[in-house]
Amino acid sequence: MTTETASPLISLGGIQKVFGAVQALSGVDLQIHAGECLGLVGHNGAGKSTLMNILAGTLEASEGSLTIAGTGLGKGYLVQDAGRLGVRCVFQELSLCPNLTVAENTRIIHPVLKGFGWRKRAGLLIMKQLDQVFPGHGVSASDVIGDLSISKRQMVEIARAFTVTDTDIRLVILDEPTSSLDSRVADQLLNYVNQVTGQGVSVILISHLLGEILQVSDRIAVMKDGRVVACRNAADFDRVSLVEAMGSTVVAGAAPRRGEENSATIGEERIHMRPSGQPDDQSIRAQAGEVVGFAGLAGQGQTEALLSVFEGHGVLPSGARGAGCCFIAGDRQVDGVLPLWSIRKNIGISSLGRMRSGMLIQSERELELAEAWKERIGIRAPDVEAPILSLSGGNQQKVLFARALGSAAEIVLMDDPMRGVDVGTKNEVYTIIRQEASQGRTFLWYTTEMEELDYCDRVYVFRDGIVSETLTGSDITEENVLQASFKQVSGAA
Ligand SMILES: Nc1ncnc2c1ncn2[C@@H]1O[C@H](COP(=O)(O)OP(=O)(O)OP(=O)(O)O)[C@@H](O)[C@H]1O
Repeated sequence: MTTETASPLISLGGIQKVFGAVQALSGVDLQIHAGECLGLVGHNGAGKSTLMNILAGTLEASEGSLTIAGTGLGKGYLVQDAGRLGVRCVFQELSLCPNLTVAENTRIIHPVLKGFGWRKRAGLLIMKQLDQVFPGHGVSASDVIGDLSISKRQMVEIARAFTVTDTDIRLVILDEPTSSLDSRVADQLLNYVNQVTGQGVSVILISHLLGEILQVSDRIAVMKDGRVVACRNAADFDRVSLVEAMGSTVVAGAAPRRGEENSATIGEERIHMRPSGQPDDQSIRAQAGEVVGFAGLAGQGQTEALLSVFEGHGVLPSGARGAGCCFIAGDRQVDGVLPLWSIRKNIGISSLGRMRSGMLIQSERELELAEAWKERIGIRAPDVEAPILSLSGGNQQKVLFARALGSAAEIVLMDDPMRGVDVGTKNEVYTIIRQEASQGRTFLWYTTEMEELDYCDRVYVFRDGIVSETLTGSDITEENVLQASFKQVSGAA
């Protein structure tokens, strides 16, 4: 529903935000109407999360005005005020307490759930919401968050944002909510967004998956370098005009797909592994020069298979000849970023062997490596000595790519690594992956994005911890992957 003429629910005017020498926002004007889904897109570091943090009361604007439901909010607007006004935010870096249960995490944002039986009531509240948003979610109220997969954590955090006790919700901000969800679960969320906006709740959806932005938004705002550079009805955009408005110079689909590169580069076998419990003769194989995809619904054993290769299982002697394996984590908060270190040190950590001189690390070599990758992969930062946490989420993810690709590892393991990476950079990374493969590297790539399978020479679809189907060449289609995702392998436990 678009309500251009009605007075807006939320109005942001001339918002500026400065972090030290970085001007993250340079005068943003934006309005959100009741009951609309506003898509918010822009390159990594454009300022989307910073703007949303200001709206959610977790950051204070350096300049500018904010009005919510007719209330003008000045300095001292805090997250508690946002909560009182019905504004909820699901942040990109998930914020649930890992040592508490699903029910206990729900109680944190609902202080009214107190007294005898609060845990049970919090559990019922979140379970009802999970059932509504993600039918068949497989989460229980007593699950400890730290024991859940990243996609289940993301589901809990999203569902929690829509739970209501004493205060109605006016706006839910979803900052890259589908980045760890497989396409089936992502669709469930998009359907739910349609449903709640129909009931008058507004949603701001930030995503680098332009298909879902176009599918669900009423209006789309495009940010570039700290400003909103376009804001129009979604129907006035298509994929190409959105990419152009974002200022991306990379043509989508420019990276060579499988079969387009020289197949003569395929070399010796490096990985040969049978998942434990595999009832038939399928096994995971990867040769030098190959990009091998792992697909299927989220949490079906793909990450575990990558970790087992990382620990050396299935790696043949030829694979271990060089510097072995490196791993690009999708869950960068838990497994990737070294939070107290600079960008330079975060990139250099996997290449220390090559940069050593005697007992010491040559810091100028580390600097050279970091500078070269900052340039090659477009990390937006004033310089490589900046702390990694000063980077936007997508730029942190680029650092993890730089760390792995800048190392000498012959086998690169990627655990749904494109989380939060913008569309221009993704195409650059796809090109780099194919280039590196043609020079003999082996990639094992778990992805929840169907189109990324186009860059794979062979795809193993996972179901219940084993390979349900091996797809090659023209058989790698969305339909075949989906069918195999639900296939029961005969003889499987
Ligand atoms: N705490 C901070 N300290 C210093 N700079 C910061 C901080 N937080 C954000 N920035 C900078 O502000 C700019 C905007 O970052 P922001 O996270 O808002 O971008 P984004 O559009 O959400 O990007 P992404 O798509 O990668 O999530 C970036 O240049 C980032 O490095």
